Amino acid sequence: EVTNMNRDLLRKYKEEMHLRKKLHNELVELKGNIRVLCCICPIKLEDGDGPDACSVVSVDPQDDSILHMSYQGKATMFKMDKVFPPQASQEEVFQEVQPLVTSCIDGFNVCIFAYGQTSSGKTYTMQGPPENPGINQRALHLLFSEVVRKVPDWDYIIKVSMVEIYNEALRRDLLGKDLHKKLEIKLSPDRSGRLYVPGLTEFTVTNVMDINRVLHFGHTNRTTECTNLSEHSARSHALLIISIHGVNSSTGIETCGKLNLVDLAGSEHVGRSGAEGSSLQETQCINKSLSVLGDVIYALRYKPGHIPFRNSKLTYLLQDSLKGDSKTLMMVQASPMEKDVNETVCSLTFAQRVRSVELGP
Ligand SMILES: Nc1ncnc2c1ncn2[C@@H]1O[C@H](COP(=O)(O)OP(=O)(O)OP(=O)(O)O)[C@@H](O)[C@H]1O
Repeated sequence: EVTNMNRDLLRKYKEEMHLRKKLHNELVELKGNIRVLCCICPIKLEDGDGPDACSVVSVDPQDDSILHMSYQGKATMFKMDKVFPPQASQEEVFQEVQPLVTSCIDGFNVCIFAYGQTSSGKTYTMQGPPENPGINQRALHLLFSEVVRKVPDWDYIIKVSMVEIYNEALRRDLLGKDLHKKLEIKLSPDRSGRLYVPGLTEFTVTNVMDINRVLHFGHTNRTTECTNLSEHSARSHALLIISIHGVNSSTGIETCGKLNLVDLAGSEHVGRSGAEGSSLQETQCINKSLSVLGDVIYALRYKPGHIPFRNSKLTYLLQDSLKGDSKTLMMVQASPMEKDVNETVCSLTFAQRVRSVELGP
């Protein structure tokens, strides 16, 4: 009698979970599974006049999804999902991102990209200074506290990897003992069709202290061997990959979600071949991977028959987190400076192209 009742409850529970995911997908479809946010970075002291310098971009005072800009003497506007002014706090930015982060606990795959030219604040937004951390640390803390709240009904394992992509190759295993071990993307032997990177170090986070330790370790490794960190970070993509595996202790139901946090290479290399100080190969690789990212996001909506995931290492590695009911968020970084105006227009145009995808044909 009891087992029959249990079986019945389990069936009902499974149906409920299924319905929940289905409704969620419909909601995501309605809202669009691609969101584009824009952060305007503050004017830096070293850029001249300091805080009094004139900013060429601003948020519309009535509508915080509109960015105004003066470009070649003309007033231009761009529409995003939300635009943050330079004085927005890391906390405010994170609030917009939070629902996507927690959806990974329910088994969704999510990608958050920071896009923009060098020095536009990508690393600030993703990693942030230790005293004022960005999305990476806040996301891990949030995931951890949510997961702890679900004990004892659910049992979760959170694993973290950090890796760089440089010149179309997976380069440094930032949590590994050997930074330079050769890494490749392989098809999983379990026939699931999933991709994985054999040998990439995965660190299991079991408490809050682990989070800070693992991020600190990865960030320190990122800066080692770089004679000039900003040059290095301008040329490589940095990925923080968080996987969350959950098991319901009474039903045995499993969920598997992934959160990919990506600090992209500086976009100023796009369309400027032979940029000073960078080799042609580097420039071409950055060019290619950023444009392929745009193409993939576009194709996911308009040409679902053929998605060019394989055209770059970045999209190939992330394909499971870009397709299907995955969710993507693009954080576009905009410089307020007159001297950067051409690059800023390029970044915002890229963002707008990506965003228009959500509206559908
Ligand atoms: N919102 C912000 N508030 C305060 N400082 C900021 C903000 N955004 C960026 N900065 C500062 O601007 C500088 C450049 O930012 P950051 O290094 O994040 O740029 P980046 O786009 O990651 O550049 P790169 O491509 O070279 O890595 C840093 O000193 C950073 O602290």
